[in-house]
Amino acid sequence: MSEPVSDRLTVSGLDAWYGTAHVLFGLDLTVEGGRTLAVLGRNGAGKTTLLRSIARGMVTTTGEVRHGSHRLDRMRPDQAARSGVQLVPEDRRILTSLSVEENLLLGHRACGGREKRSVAEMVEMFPLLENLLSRRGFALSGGEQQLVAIARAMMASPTLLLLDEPSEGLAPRIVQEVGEGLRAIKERYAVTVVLAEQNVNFAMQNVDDVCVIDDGRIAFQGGGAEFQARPEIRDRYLKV
Ligand SMILES: Nc1ncnc2c1ncn2[C@@H]1O[C@H](COP(=O)(O)OP(=O)(O)OP(=O)(O)O)[C@@H](O)[C@H]1O
Repeated sequence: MSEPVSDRLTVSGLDAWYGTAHVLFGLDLTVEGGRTLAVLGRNGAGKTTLLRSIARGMVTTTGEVRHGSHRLDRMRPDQAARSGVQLVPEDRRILTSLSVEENLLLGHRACGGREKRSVAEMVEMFPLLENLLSRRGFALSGGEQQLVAIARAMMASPTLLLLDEPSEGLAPRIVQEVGEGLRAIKERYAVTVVLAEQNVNFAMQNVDDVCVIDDGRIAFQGGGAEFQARPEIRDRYLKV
């Protein structure tokens, strides 16, 4: 059974810098609560930086980032995490000396006051985890690491889940498992998802809305069907 719909994410006039390098320019973006948005764009377009700007990590920003009643742009990364924001970074950050189960339980540290999710719930969503629970992080494949990283983020009962290139470098079977897990998450939990992707086909199977970033600016924002109906957007901003 689904939980009630979660809060809207609104980004207004967002600029971002790494030191003196200005990489995002005046981004305005809305994701309605409970929807899934794909952020598409070429290498270096600014997808990761947008996710970091929302989760408050590693980048300096101006402008507003609101999630429900929370002003994320005024928070430190740990505060944003406790408020319900979870970022699964491209490098996944699995702790190699801990078992999969121990990695998953680390997710509880960011629960804030929300209900803790169980390892058993994660296994229901990602069945491949069942036989991996006692395995150490160093013995996981890239795909297995991705499943553990998403499940660990879900252990914190996030209301906003940010995924950075979840299908990158994965075998087709694992890409399928990631997609199925995402759909199970959306059916079961009230969570808004923002997914940065280069794999347009994977994105289109798993999202409601699309935003295309080009050189740090939003080039397109709309529904998945509208994006699919306008191949010129793909040709102009996504082809290499
Ligand atoms: N730590 C950093 N310090 C300085 N510049 C950075 C840093 N991280 C990213 N950049 C620059 O910021 C711009 C946006 O990078 P970002 O990683 O957000 O793009 P991306 O769309 O996620 O690309 P990719 O698909 O290659 O990950 C690029 O020009 C990149 O070189």
